[in-house]
Amino acid sequence: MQPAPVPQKPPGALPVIETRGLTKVFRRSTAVDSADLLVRPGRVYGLLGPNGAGKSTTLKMILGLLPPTRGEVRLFGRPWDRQALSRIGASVNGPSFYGHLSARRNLMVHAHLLGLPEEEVERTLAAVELAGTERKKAKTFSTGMKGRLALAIAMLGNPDLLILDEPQNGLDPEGIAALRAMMRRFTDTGRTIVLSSHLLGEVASVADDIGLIAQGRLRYQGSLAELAPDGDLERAYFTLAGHPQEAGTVVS
Ligand SMILES: Nc1ncnc2c1ncn2[C@@H]1O[C@H](COP(=O)(O)OP(=O)(O)OP(=O)(O)O)[C@@H](O)[C@H]1O
Repeated sequence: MQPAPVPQKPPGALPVIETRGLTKVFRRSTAVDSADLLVRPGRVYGLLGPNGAGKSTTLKMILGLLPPTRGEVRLFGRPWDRQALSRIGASVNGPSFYGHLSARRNLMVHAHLLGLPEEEVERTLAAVELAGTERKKAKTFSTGMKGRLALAIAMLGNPDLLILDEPQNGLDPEGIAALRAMMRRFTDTGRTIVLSSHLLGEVASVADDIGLIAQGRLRYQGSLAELAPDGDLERAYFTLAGHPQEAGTVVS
């Protein structure tokens, strides 16, 4: 794949996430190797890569859940700081909630901690189609319902950035379609989503930009249109993920 000209950043549009040389070494194994990610505002950024490629580790470092071994994370145009996290909703460690509480009660706990009004809970419950599940405890939810609850918790308070690690996991086709629609509504208002996923068709239908990681290294970063001009994301994926030496276009 030929390197393409480096796109210029539009004036005034500071990157939402920018990492420079981001690296994570676990004992002697390098999980993420010098990743320079660039996530632009108002875009859906799909992070792709095989199992163990380093996607979750990257997302966790961006969220401050794991300290980088080396490198830098910038959020909303500034060096990483905890305050920026109040502008981010995330679901990266699998669904995490109080099993003995209903979806509404779970959201109330989070809303209370964030100082949000009760209406925000109702709005979010409706957005993920969990309204009317008041009698069920979260621990008895199906996998898909747990996924919706995790999404609802991430969406509470209208964050500027959503970071979702494999959000389609366990969702039925209706749930996946609803998630797709929700993501479109979310970015229509200028907000940004980063999602990791193994569902290439889903990523192709929602992502504007792609970051493809294999063996800890960013193989491609840029627009989906440029990566797969013929719409065949699977072919582009295997070309890059299957041949680690082949460098893709890296946007900086
Ligand atoms: N806490 C940890 N301690 C040691 N090694 C880890 C730890 N977390 C992740 N790793 C390793 O880092 C590498 C990257 O893992 P990571 O979970 O980031 O991959 P992934 O791309 O998210 O994979 P998947 O698609 O399977 O979720 C893997 O080799 C994994 O075993």
